[in-house]
This record gives sequence, structure tokens and C-alpha cells, in this order.
Amino acid sequence: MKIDGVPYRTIWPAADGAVEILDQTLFPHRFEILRLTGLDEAAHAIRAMQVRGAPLIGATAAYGLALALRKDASDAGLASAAATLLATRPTAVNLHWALERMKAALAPLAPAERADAAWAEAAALCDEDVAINAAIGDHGLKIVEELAAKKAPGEPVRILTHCNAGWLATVDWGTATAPIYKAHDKGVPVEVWVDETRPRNQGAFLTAWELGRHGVPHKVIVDNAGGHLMQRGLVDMVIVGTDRTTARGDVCNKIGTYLKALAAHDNGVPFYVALPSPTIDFTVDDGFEIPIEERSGDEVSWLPGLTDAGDYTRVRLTPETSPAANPAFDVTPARLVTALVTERGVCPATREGIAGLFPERAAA
Ligand SMILES: CSC[C@H]1O[C@H](OP(=O)(O)O)[C@H](O)[C@@H]1O
Repeated sequence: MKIDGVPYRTIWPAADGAVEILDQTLFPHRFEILRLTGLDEAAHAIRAMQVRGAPLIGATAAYGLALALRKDASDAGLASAAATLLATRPTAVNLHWALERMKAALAPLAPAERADAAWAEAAALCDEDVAINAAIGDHGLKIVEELAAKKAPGEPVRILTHCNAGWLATVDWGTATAPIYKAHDKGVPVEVWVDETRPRNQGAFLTAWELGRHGVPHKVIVDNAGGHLMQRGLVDMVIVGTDRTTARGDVCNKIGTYLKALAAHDNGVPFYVALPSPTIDFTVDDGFEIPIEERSGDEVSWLPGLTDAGDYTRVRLTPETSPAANPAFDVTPARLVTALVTERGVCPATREGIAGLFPERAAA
């Protein structure tokens, strides 16, 4: 997407052979480009959430593997680098998917050919992510337009989203935000309720920033306000991303998503999940089998921010004697999902719905 008129992706190959990313731990107050020159930096970038979001995690792992193979392209080197990257975060299936795709493309090659081939495969994976998300935007746009047709002229479609499934969570466009950008760019009035998304505040820090840069009207709300807004008829649809969706349509996403789905179900608000196919895990049926990342309690106990003088700092929120628990994801059962918005169209959150759009994957 554009930042002050300049087109950006979240990750790209630099001319000197490094990989460059936007350091998302500094948003919204600082915009800094980070250079990744090796496996360890790529693994740290994922683990420390300098890059985050299921598709972007996969893309970073793909380039991380390409960087690693420059140093050791042997079978053992390939296996070791893939294992290092896989261990960075457990929930987003795109990490495993991307690494499996890279290994399938590279293993048959002679070691001397692997580094260049990995670089090309990582670039192709990124380009495909952009195309997938643009297609999700096109299919999701129809949903927004149908809601707009029911409103008074000029009255915005009010969309609630949780966490950041925006272009900052992908290579470009985003998943949940793609229909929003497409609608806004087409002149369909939209207004977005942005869940702050404690504790890492991906909504307040990232979604608000990217919507604002694109000129999309939005308001940041505390996570606990969504149910109240839905009860008052102030939400026309909810759309979120996902880190792993099972073959039967159970959706694993950022902690708090399940509570929004419950509130939407209770208030008759349609609840959509933007789902790029690399995020479907056909090997799992029951969402409760998905590993839920437990992150440091410090992310709950401390809040990063900018001082009045413009210096980055963090403040303690909780008593020093109070430990914190920090599960980073939850699972929304398929029964609470109105529909899945994929690059191949919109389908019910059912095994049949998903298999109908991706028969070749379901059958594999
Ligand atoms: C388009 S996937 C975005 C997905 O990833 C986020 O998790 P995290 O920021 O911890 O990587 C969140 O679950 C988003 O919905």
C-alpha cells in the first residue's frame, strides 16, 4: 500500500542481497526499515514480532531460508534452517506451509543451485500473497456493497475488525482490510471500528495507522466495546483475519476474536473471516487441536509508547507482585462464522464449503 504516496510492501529484497522489512514494533510512532542479512535476524524478526501476521510470517520465513542457504545449502543446512524458523511461533500455519513449500522446491536441486532458487521462490510466494489478498478484497467488496445498498445514501457501512489483518500482516493489501480498501477506493462509504487488541495493540498501533494513511474513516475502541456497539445496532459487519482455519472451518485468530464472534451471533451481526488458502490447515478438523502461543506476561504488564519528548519508553501497568497470563490466540467455532472470504470466493465455514473452493487441497 502507499505511505505518503510511496508504494510499499512489508517485505522486499534489497539490491545488495539483504531482505528489508518494516519494523512493526515501532509503529505507529516510528517508521523504520530493518535489514535482514541472515537466518538468525529473520528468525528474531518473527519471534520478536518485528514482522507479524500469518502471511507475512510465512513470507519472512521463506526469505529467511533463502538467506540461510547462502551460507549452507547442504541437506543438513536446509533442514536445520527450516527447523529454526519453524520454532519461532507455533500458531500461524503459514509458517509451516511456507517452509514446506520452500523445501519441496529446493530439496530436489543440487546444493549449488538452492540459494538462487530459494530467492526466486520466496519472491514468487510474496507475489502470490499480494494477488491472493487482492482477490479476497474483490470478493469481500461484494459483501460490503450489498450492505451499502441497504443504507441511506452516503451512510457508511460500519465494519468492526479485531487485531491487524491489514496490509501490515501480509505482503500487501491485507486480508480483512482488503475489502475495506477496495470499498473505500471505489467510493463505497465505510467506517471502521478498530479494536485496540490488547496486549500487543495491533489494532491501535497498526490497523489504525494503516487505515489512517489510506484515508479510511475509523475509530479506535477498547476491546470490550464491541459487544455494546453491536447491541446498539452500530455494527453492520465484523471481518477478521485468521492464523489457522481448520478443514471444517474452525477459526484460530488473535485472542478476543471468539468474544466478538459470540457478540455478533447474539446480535445478528454477520461475522466474516478473510481466509487466504495458505492459512487453511487441512490436516486438522478440531480447532482446539491448534497450538495456542503463550507469550510473555510482560506484554500484559508493560505498555510501550512515546514520551512527550518523543522518546520511546514503556510503563508498567500492573503491580510488580502480579504475574500475567498471555494466551495470544483463541478459536472461534465454525458455527459462529457467517462465511469465509477466500481468494476463490465466499463459502460457508464448513468442510463442504471449503472443499468446494479448494478440492485439490481437500483431496490431498
Ligand atoms: C492476516 S493474518 C493476521 C493475524 O495475525 C495476527 O497475529 P499476530 O499479530 O500475533 O501475528 C492476528 O491474529 C491477525 O488476525
